Amino acid sequence: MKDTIGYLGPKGTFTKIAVDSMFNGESKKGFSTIPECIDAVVNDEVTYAVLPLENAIEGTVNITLDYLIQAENINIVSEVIVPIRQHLMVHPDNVNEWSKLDAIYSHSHAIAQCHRFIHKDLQQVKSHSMTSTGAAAEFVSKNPDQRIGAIANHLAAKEYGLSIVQKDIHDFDNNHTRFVVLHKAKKVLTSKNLEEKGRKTTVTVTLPSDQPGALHQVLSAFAWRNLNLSKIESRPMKTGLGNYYFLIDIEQQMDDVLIPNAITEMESLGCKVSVLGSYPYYLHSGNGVTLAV
Ligand SMILES: O=C(O)C(=O)Cc1ccccc1
Repeated sequence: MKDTIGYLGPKGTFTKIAVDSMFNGESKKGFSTIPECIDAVVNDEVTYAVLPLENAIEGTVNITLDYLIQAENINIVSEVIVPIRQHLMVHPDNVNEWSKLDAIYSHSHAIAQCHRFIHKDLQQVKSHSMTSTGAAAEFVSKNPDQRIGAIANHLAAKEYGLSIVQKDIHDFDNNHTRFVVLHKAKKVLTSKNLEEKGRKTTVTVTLPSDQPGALHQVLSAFAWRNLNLSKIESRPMKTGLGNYYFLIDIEQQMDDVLIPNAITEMESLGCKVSVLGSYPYYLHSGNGVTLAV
């Protein structure tokens, strides 16, 4: 049976750009929220789900991480990093009104990536959070009678017939987002389209409670094996203040010795460790302008 790819939709989202760079002929299905998309993989409605995990300016997309941790038997099987360019767009009827907008709509991460621009050029304009930048663009296209704009990418402008009135409004140039490909089976999904940049293994570690130096010992399990870490982040376990787990990215694929032994060492310290995936990562080659759809 043909694979189906679920993604944070509708069409015109950055996630759709990630999907199109990774997959070719498969059927693609947009979901309005990240939890719905993760549920779709859990319930076998789709084979893979592609979701944003981390942005270079705004940090982790918490909802993806939190649902991924809670969903059982869902693995990261691949990752694509996409350059992010944010534009301000309005309905063509409102092009001359763009500096007098009443409100702007976008995904909360996109709004956060454009804070300086909004503060400087759109002071007093209300920002409204939507489920995605694509959903915001669609909403603006359906409400030409309102003086509103969307922050989204150039494909969303094309998809929903909007006019870009301010280009590249993100605050920092080096704006990238990591999109993960999720799947039920533990496997490695390689891309036919993109050049592999390396391999990563992502683990979560829960420390034993009230043990001084536990995090130090966890880090030394990696350090003395010369395992390079590219991310370590603490997230609340949602069981009470002060209870955290750590998400750790190791810059190499799962092997037979080093990572398994580091895990055994952490477990012997009383930590709970689970492997979210060991997978290749890719860099989307385009600069956000030329993309196959
Ligand atoms: O809303 C979108 O287009 C998404 O795919 C989520 C997102 C939002 C902002 C930056 C990167 C991804």
